[in-house]
Amino acid sequence: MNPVIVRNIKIGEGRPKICVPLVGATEKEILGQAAELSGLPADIVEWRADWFEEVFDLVRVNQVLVKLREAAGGLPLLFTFRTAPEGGEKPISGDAYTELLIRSAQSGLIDLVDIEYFTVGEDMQKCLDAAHEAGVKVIASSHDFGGTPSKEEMVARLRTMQETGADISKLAVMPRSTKDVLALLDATQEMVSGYADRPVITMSMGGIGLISRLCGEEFGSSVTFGAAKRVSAPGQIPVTELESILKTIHENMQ
Ligand SMILES: O=C1C[C@@](O)(C(=O)O)C[C@@H](O)[C@@H]1O
Repeated sequence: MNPVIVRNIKIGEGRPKICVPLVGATEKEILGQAAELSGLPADIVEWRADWFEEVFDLVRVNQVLVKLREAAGGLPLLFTFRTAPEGGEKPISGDAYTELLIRSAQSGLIDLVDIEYFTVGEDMQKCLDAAHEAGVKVIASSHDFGGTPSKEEMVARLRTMQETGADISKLAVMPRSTKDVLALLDATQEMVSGYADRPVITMSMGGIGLISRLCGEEFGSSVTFGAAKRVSAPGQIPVTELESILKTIHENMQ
């Protein structure tokens, strides 16, 4: 397993890294949330740009990115547009999605970009190449808000995303029962012990899946998302509580 290192944060080694999403609709809200980060135990900042009401104006996106880069200080900045079919705030055309991701990667302002594997389709290689040429790491992602696929399907998705050449593969699924949560943890464990040569991120969402956001160090998920004030997905808990639990697990696993 080769960790991915961004701005001194080693993803894939030690305790899972905490990623805090910014989910404002306006520049003011986004920057307000970013300003609160300094007191929080965040390792990575995610800008969920699909919440931004001006996200289809690429000039405005760049202007916000300039300010966010400054507000994030030394923390790695992850750019994400979560599309509506995968649980995000807005639908977007395929071409606009590809252009937004490539332009953001080429801005020189971000460290990581989230690329939805099933949304980007044939443009995956183009996006990957553009990101890598710009020195940006890629998280290939897949989200199932409707349910939890079989363990075999989840492992297959994670393997396919890794095989595209993405630096990290991420899978978020919605459980209907505790068995679904076990299936996600089992898939994660199998992927990490059998196939992964780079970091994997998984989560089972909602209250039933909360446990999966805490036990990544044991089962193999390298990043967990925690809320500053507002959650970006069901099941996230406040980031300070998250850090305390991760720390307890980390210290007692040794
Ligand atoms: O993909 C993810 C994971 C997530 O959906 C979660 O369940 O924590 C939260 C999103 O902000 C992020 O982009």
